[in-house]
Amino acid sequence: MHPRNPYNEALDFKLLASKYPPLQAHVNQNGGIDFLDPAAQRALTKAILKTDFDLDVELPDDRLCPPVPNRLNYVLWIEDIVEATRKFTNPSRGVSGLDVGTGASAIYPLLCCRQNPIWKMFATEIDPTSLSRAQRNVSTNGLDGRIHISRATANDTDSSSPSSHIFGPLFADPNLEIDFTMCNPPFYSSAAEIHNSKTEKEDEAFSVCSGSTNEMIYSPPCSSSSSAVASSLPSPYAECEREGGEVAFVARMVEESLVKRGRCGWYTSMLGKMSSVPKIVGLLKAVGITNYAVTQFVQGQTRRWALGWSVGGCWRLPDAISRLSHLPSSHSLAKVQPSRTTLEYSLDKDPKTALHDTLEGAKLADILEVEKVASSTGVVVEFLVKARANTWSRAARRNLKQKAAQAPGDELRGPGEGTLKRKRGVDEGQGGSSAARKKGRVDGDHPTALEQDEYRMICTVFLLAPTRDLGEVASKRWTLRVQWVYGKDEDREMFEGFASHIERKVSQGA
Ligand SMILES: C[S@@+](CC[C@H](N)C(=O)[O-])C[C@H]1O[C@@H](n2cnc3c(N)ncnc32)[C@H](O)[C@@H]1O
Repeated sequence: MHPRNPYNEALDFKLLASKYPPLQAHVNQNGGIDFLDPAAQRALTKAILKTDFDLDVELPDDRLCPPVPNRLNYVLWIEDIVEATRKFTNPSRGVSGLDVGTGASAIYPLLCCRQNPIWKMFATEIDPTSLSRAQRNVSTNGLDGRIHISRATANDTDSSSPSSHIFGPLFADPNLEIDFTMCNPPFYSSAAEIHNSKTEKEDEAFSVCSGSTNEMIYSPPCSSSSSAVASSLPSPYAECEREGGEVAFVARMVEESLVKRGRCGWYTSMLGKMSSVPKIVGLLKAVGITNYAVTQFVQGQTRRWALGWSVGGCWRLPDAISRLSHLPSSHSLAKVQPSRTTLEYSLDKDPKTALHDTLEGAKLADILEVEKVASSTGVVVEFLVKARANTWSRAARRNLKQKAAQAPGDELRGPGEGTLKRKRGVDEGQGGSSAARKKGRVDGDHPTALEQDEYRMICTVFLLAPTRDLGEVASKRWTLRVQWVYGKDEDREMFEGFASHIERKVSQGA
C-alpha cells in the first residue's frame, strides 16, 4: 500500500453508505459487503469515487469494475515519479500523461486529474463500447478540456496508422511531449491461463471479475513485424511475444519507447503477475535501458507490480520510489532491483559543521555549485549540489588547475570569487548537439530538462537528526543521505565517489 493512500485502514461501509445511499442495499448487518457480488462491487466503487473524489461514474455490468484503493496506489506512485523530477526543474509547469487502455471507467485519467488540478491526460482505448462509456464519464465530470481519449485500432492492423501503436498519441502528434505513460494491461495470454490462475489463486481471489476478453487477454499478432522496431531487434522481443499476455503487451511498449525516447519522461506499466517482472526487466537490460524502477502495490489480498523506465533520460529516482524495500536477498525480485541512487551513512557525532566545511571545500565557481535548500520534515539540513566535473579528489583538483594554467585569463577561481567563463575542457563526456544544448537538453533527454545538461552530476545531500524511536544506540546516530538526482550511467561512479568523499570527510570531522 502506498504510504499516502488514505485507504490504509479498513473502510467503514456503513458510514460510506450513509453518505452515498445507493450503497446501503449492499451493506449487510455486520457492516460487510459481499465482494463476490458484482453489483455490490460496482456500488462500492461508485460510492468511493463520489464521496472522496466528487466523481460521478457509470460502470457497465460487462466490463471491469476498478477497485479504487488499488488504482489509487498506481496514481500515487506516478505522482511520486513526476514530483521527483519536477521539483528540480519547473515546479509550476503543467504535467501531462497518457493512460493506455483506459477502460469503460476511465479511472486513471479521472483520478489523476481530480488529484492534480494542473495535470492533463491523454487516454486510448481499443474497445469501442468502453471508449464511448469512458468518454461519457469524462464529460459527466466536466473534464473534457483536460482528458482527451482516442481510439486505438486493432493490434495487428496497418502499422503506418498512429492508432495501431500502443502509444498512439505520441505517434499521431510529432510535437507532443509528455511526462509519463501508465497502463493496466490485459494480463493473460488466453482463457486457459485465466482459468489456471484462478485455480492457483494468483488472481484477485476475494472478488469476482467482470472483465471482457479485450480487458483480460492479449495475444500478439503472429509476429511483431507490424511494430515499429521489431525487425531490427528481434530476439528479446520474440521471447516476450511467445509468452503473450502482459509480458507481450509491455514488450511492445518497450519497443515503442525506444522509438519515442525522450518524448516521454517515464514510461510505466502495471503488471499482474510477479513472474512478469524479471522478464520485462530482462528485456529492458537487453535493449540497453538501465534507468528503471520497480514497485509493488499491495491492497488486501491483491498484489500488483509496476515497472517504469526512462529512455535516454538522466533523471534518477530515489530508492524509495524505484526499489522494493525490505526484500530479503533470497527473494526472486531481489536480483532485478535497479541500482541504488540513495546512499545512506550512519554517523555518531553531530556532523553539521563538518558537512558544511566539506561542501565548501568541494565548491568551485562554475564547476561545482552548492545551494542550501529548504529542508523537508525531519531533515536538519539539505543541500543541492551541481557538478560539471570532479573537484573533490586531489587528482581532479590538480588536473583542473593544470587546465586553468594552460588557458591564461580563464583561470579557475575558488568559492565565492565570482563567475568565470566555463572551460569546455572540464565538461568532456557531455553528449548532445549544440542545438539541443541551446534548447536546454541533450538528445534523448527528458524535454523538461532546463540547464542540467550542463552538469554531469546533480545530487542532494541531507542530514537527518537522530530519532528517538529507534532504541538506545540508534537514537544517538545521525544519518547522512546522498541522493543522486541527475546524471548519465557512465557518471554513476562520479556520484558514488562524491558520496563516499563526503562521508569520509564528515566522519573525520572535515
Ligand atoms: C485490464 S483493462 C484496464 C482498464 C482500466 N485501465 C482499469 O485499470 O480498470 C485493459 C484495457 O486495455 C484495452 N486495450 C487492449 N489493447 C489495447 C491497445 N492496443 N490500445 C489501447 N487499449 C487497449 C482493453 O480494451 C481494456 O479496456
